[in-house]
Amino acid sequence: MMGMKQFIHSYLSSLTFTYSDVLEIIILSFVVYHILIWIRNTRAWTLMKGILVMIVFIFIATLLNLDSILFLVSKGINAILVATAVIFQPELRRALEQLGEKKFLSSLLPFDMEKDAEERFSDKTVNELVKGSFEMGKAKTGALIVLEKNTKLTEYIRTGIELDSLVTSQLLLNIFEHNTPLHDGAIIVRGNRIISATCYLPLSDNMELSKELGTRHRAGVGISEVTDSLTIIVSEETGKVSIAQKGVLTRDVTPEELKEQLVILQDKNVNTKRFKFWKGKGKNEENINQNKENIDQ
Ligand SMILES: Nc1ncnc2c1ncn2[C@@H]1O[C@H](COP(=O)(O)OP(=O)(O)OP(=O)(O)O)[C@@H](O)[C@H]1O
Repeated sequence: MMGMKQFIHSYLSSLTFTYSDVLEIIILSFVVYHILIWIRNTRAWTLMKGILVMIVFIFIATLLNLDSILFLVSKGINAILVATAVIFQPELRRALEQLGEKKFLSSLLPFDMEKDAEERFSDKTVNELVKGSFEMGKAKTGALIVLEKNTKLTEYIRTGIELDSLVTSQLLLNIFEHNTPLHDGAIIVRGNRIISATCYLPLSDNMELSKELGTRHRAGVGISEVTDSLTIIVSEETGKVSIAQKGVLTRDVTPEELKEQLVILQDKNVNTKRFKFWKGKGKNEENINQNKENIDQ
């Protein structure tokens, strides 16, 4: 017991911590934390569970000296790594895009002086989107509305018909009206304007999505897996309104819940935090309070 204590004492006293060690620990903790969050929020979570099963299997094989199996595993590991990179190419691409995003960098730098533009879209657009979505729901008109965030949706915009119109509930109802030229596919909204209609979106292959959901919902989830956009999906069959964000589908939301998500997407909070420090209570803060009141009503 004494020997053990001495060993621990001499080991600890031989450890010398420098500033660079502390810095390394902080950076590595940050990186590992973000990798874990990324795994949790993507299909990589399912892969992770598969890898854990494989690790347990390899451990058992090692204990039982199953040499042939261990030989095959050691030879196949490179192929598995390459296959993983290919399978998770969209998620890896998205993760790298996020690294370069303005918002990610500014979250690391608390005193980012960069002047951001005004909110992403106006309160009027929020209200029109909510009104339009639920009116379409009532009329059982199917709709797919993608709201662009930081990742540009240019490659999906190109698949559709170019528009440049202010978002209004009447226009939404008109576009998605059955048997009209623009009703098929998705519309893409940038700021306060609808910039493209009849866009083709990537379909999600998430096995956990309910089997009763068709391609409209899969397309809505698909685009949210590979970009940071938010999709509003109105079901033609049930009239229910759903939201897809970061690959997660929230079904059958209420107007208040949709509005809450859109207010978050407006991004007023970020601006307020950044400027409040030296500008005091600004216009944005008043807008947030007004929005909260609107939601409460
Ligand atoms: N990849 C895609 N990109 C954009 N829109 C799509 C795509 N796939 C399907 N859609 C749209 O979804 C419509 C078909 O919806 P479908 O009935 O299969 O979906 P659903 O999820 O069951 O929705 P609903 O509840 O409205 O029936 C198509 O007419 C088209 O407008």
